[in-house]
Amino acid sequence: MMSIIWHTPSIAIRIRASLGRTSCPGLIQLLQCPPLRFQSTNRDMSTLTFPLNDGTNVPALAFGTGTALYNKDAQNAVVTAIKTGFVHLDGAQMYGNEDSLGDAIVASGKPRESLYITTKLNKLSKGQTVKSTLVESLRKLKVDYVNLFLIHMPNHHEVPLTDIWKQMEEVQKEGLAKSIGVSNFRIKDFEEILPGATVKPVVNQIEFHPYVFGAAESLYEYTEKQGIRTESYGGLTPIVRARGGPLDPVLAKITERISKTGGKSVSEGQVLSKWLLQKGVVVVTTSSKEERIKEYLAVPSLPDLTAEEIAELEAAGKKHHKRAFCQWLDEKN
Ligand SMILES: NC(=O)C1=CN([C@@H]2O[C@H](COP(=O)(O)OP(=O)(O)OC[C@H]3O[C@@H](n4cnc5c(N)ncnc54)[C@H](O)[C@@H]3O)[C@@H](O)[C@H]2O)C=CC1
Ligand SMILES: O=CCc1c[nH]c2ccccc12
Repeated sequence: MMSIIWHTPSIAIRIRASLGRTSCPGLIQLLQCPPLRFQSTNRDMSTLTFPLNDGTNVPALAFGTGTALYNKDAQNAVVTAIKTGFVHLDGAQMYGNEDSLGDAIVASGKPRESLYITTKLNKLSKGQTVKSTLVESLRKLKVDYVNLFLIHMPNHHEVPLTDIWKQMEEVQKEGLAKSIGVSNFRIKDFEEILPGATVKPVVNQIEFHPYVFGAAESLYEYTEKQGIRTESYGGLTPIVRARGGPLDPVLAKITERISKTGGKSVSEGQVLSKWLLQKGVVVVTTSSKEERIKEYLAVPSLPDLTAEEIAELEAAGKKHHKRAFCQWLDEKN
């Protein structure tokens, strides 16, 4: 049974939680009362979900089909991920493999409603519509709706961002996407779309780990205040792309403490992912190895990091900056 401890419990959050899925996202947004951060003591790894500002829930662990699977056939890796327990699949038009993601969905034999499928809008050229690209994605994915549709990047379109967001709202209204959100948005990108928006983005998917925390904290706080949840990618960067930094000894110490507390060995990657979950951040990660996939799925059931450990991780992360993707997110807002 999951127990959620809100940092600032509010009636609005409780009303929203009790409403669950609704066909009236506008009502839910009126009730939205940030912050979204919470700690979870969930022991059932497969069902940890976070609420979104439109009344839906997002599975907190997602299996990604970009990076290692970029422009590659993702079917085997995704089937393994689904069979091992992932329900949230993160795709994108840009990854060039939506077709094989769709093949995996079919091959898994899982009912559509048991899966949470995200895809992302690629560069929109003049003459294209959001709907036409999404319809093409749905054809490749072999589903008739996605759970979450994101604008992948704010800054590579030939159509104004405000027009794109309006079109995102329309595809949601038509039921082609249950929820709509964004990725790689800065505060200034939100300031461009929010004044004319009828529907708020539910998430901003960004690179998020301790080595970008100094740069990303204000964006994280801003979106949290807006009721927009952060999804992380590149969360394992400190151990896979930036070894030898100030985080290494802190991670080693926390990993040892959690291994002792829980009575079984945990990895540094699991500790990094646990930090993300405790900040209310959805973790988007990937691997084609079953052992690693199991390791990811076990993160919700690990003992929590203490407040002191979280502070130590963040302080060490702020001593070094490493961004692997989307450098515009380092611009001052
Ligand atoms: N919205 C966006 O612009 C972006 C979204 N993404 C999404 O996020 C997903 C995950 O992104 P990543 O950066 O790959 O995630 P990540 O930072 O979690 O790294 C995953 C990689 O780390 C490796 N790994 C895991 N544990 C390891 C260990 N102990 N030692 C060595 N290697 C280890 C895995 O094999 C895998 O290749 C992508 O597939 C994509 O779906 C990724 C980049 C940009
Ligand atoms: O979604 C990820 C987009 C992205 C940005 N840079 C790279 C490099 C390699 C794979 C994907 C991406």
